[in-house]
Formats: sequence, C-alpha cells, structure tokens
Amino acid sequence: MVTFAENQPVSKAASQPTTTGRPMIEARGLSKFYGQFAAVRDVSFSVPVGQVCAFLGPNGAGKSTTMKMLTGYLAPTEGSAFLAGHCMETDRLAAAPLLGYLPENGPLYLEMTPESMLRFAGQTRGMVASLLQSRLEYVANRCSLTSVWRKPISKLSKGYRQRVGMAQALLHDPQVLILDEPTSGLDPNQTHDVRELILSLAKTKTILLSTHILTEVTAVCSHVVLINEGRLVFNGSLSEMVANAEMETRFRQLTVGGRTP
Ligand SMILES: Nc1ncnc2c1ncn2[C@@H]1O[C@H](COP(=O)(O)OP(=O)(O)OP(=O)(O)O)[C@@H](O)[C@H]1O
Repeated sequence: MVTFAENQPVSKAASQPTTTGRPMIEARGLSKFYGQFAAVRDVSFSVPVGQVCAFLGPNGAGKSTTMKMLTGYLAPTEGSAFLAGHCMETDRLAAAPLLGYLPENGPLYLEMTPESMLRFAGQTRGMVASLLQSRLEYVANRCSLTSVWRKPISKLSKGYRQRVGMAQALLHDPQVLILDEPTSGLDPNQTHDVRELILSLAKTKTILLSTHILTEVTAVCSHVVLINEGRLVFNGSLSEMVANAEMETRFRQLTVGGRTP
C-alpha cells in the first residue's frame, strides 16, 4: 500500500481553452472502409470547448472506429479529424499534448505495475521528473489506484485495469478527453466512481464519451451524437434527444430498422 500527498488541482494553464476559436474536437466527413464495407460513412460533428458529449450507437455502429480516427490512431479513408484545430493526419504531434485517449481495450503492459507503466508513459511524453512525479501522485489518487500501485497489471481486475487506462489518459493533464466506454465491465461502485470522476473533470475539460449505458448519458452529458451502421443519425442536445420520449425509446427509434430518423 502506498500513500500519497493530497490530490493536486489540475493546473490552471493546462485547463485553459486554446485560442484558435475552433471546436476542440471536429469530425469532417469521416469515412472508414474495410474493402467494400463502410465501418464509418461521412460522419461530421464537432464538440466545442468545455462540452461533455455522449457518443452513442449500437454494437458495431462505428464508435470506436470514429474515435480512433479522431485521435489519429487510424487514418480515415475519406475526411479529416481535427483536435483544437490541428489536423490529426498532418499535425498530430502538435495535438498530442492536448489529448487524453482511453481506448476500448487499452494497450496495457501486463508485466508492468501501474506505477512503472504510467511512469514510462510520462517519460515517453517527455514530462520532466518533478512534474511527472506530482502527476503520478495525482492520478494514483484520482483514479483510486493506490492499493494496487505496485501490483503487476496482469493480476488486476478489469475494473482496476480500466482505471489504469484512465490514469494514462489523464497523466499529462490534457484539455480534451476521448473516452471509449470508460465504464465498460465495471461493477456499480466502480461505475459510480468513474462517473463522479468524469463529472469533476467536466468542469475543466472537453470530453467525448462513448457508452452503451443510457443513464450515464443523462448523468454526465449535455450533448449527444448518435451513429447507426456507420452513419450519423442524431446530433443535438440531450434535451432535444429526449424531448418527446424516454432515452431508451429514442435510442431504439433512431437505431432499429432504419438508418435515418
Ligand atoms: N480492422 C477491421 N477490419 C474489418 N472490419 C472492422 C475492423 N475494425 C472494425 N470493423 C468493423 O467495423 C464496424 C464498426 O466497428 P466499431 O468497433 O467501430 O463499432 P463500435 O460502435 O465501437 O461497436 P461496439 O459498441 O460493439 O464496441 C463493425 O462492423 C466492425 O466489425
């Protein structure tokens, strides 16, 4: 068991929006084809500074594929992704410090401990030793990792592995978080903790969050982007989405038996 100093606040400078006047996250006509199959087709939307946006869709709708294109991990077949105005195809290095990404099944080095993996991640990002140490302490506390800090990741439960992924996304104090199903596989207590964490991060960050859990959307998001079979079928506020029906009913109306409403 390791104990750490009090949580440190996210640095003010790092949480300031950029001055480009552009949305923080922007998908412009994104498509991804695997052979003839369109995993994502002509998806456009944007997330302004400070917004928490839910990214919804049934299994296989293309959420993870879109998120990978937004984060520069996957090249689009057509279209472009921008992060704080930086094109992810041509200017990814400039965007990297601004972006924290929790992939669906994040690449965790199983033989490492949370401490050694996160330290390695920080060094790879070029964080200076004193800053890295304070950020390690911050994410260990914030993601409730102190009890497993020096245990091999291979021995951790799915919930703790997810927290390590979240800690990696937060380590460098990015302005933008792209979180692919952050509560997937978590028990109700862990889900509650992660939701609280996202709510508190929402005060200073721009967040795009994919989830299957509709109550999560109403708990933390103000805006909804919904895709079905690779196509955008809704892009609007949460109140517009649920104006005339329950969330679940609206989700089914938009995704079952038809591509467009
Ligand atoms: N490398 C690949 N080669 C071929 N097809 C792929 C590849 N990656 C994804 N797909 C397909 O693209 C579609 C979209 O997949 P994606 O993982 O983006 O969906 P998703 O909305 O994230 O689904 P889930 O909610 O189940 O995670 C699926 O039909 C998937 O099988």
